[in-house]
Amino acid sequence: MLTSFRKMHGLGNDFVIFDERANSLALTPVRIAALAHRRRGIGCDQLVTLSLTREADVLVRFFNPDGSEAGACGNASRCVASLLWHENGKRHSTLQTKAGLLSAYVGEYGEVTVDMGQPREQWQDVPLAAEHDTLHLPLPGDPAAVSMGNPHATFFVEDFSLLDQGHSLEHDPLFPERANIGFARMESRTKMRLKVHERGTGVTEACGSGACAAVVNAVRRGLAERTCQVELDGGVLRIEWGSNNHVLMTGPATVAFEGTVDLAAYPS
Ligand SMILES: N[C@H](CCC[C@H](N)C(=O)O)C(=O)O
Repeated sequence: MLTSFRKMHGLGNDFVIFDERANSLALTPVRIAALAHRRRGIGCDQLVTLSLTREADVLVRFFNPDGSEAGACGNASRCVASLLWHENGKRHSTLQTKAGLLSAYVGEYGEVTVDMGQPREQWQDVPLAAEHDTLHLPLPGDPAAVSMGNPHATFFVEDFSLLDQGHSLEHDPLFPERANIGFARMESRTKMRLKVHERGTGVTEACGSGACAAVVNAVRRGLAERTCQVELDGGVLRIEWGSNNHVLMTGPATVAFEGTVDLAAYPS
């Protein structure tokens, strides 16, 4: 029996989206990892499921290729909001995620703004393994840390030579839930170049929650204004940390293709 899915991406950060609103697919971490595999499966940076909920227009869950579940995924949130707009013609939608209730809006030219909620700046909320000032972590390179519903550490750098340290930094004992590792070069107070080694995934072409975290950390460090352009390998996001403490992320959402898959062909 074949199951349909959608392949979408946000600036090259790509997703396989399964719609479980009609029926549950009971996807196990093993099957998720197999489906996400670039050669043996469909291939994606994250696998996303949609479910019915009374709390919002849709319940969204995000899974990394290693099978781990993430509380937030900015690029996928934009894709889901765009998918709902194409479905029902409503530009405004609400997404229930592990990180909380997000609201999204599809603009005149199809660009999507997601309110990613408030950053969590306390060490317990990132989380860190012990009490530390999240503005200056006790790691070489002096990163800052914050959670956007998923853990992020941001290194402010002049070049990206540290990128190959991403895997070991992701697994540093300071991060009990691991962490997404961002490397940010400030081009000005309103423009940043960012590369991210994503938790459970590796280096991606873009990371939406990572862009939010990097701007929040840059503002906290006095390096940036509250509205910043973030240039990633896959393209540009607009991030605004508003006076209401909410972080707005604006960028594209692209449908790649729709397909079907025989789930029984994948280990569970
Ligand atoms: N790997 C991340 C989830 C995906 C984040 C990224 N794709 C985004 O757009 O925010 C984590 O484990 O927290």
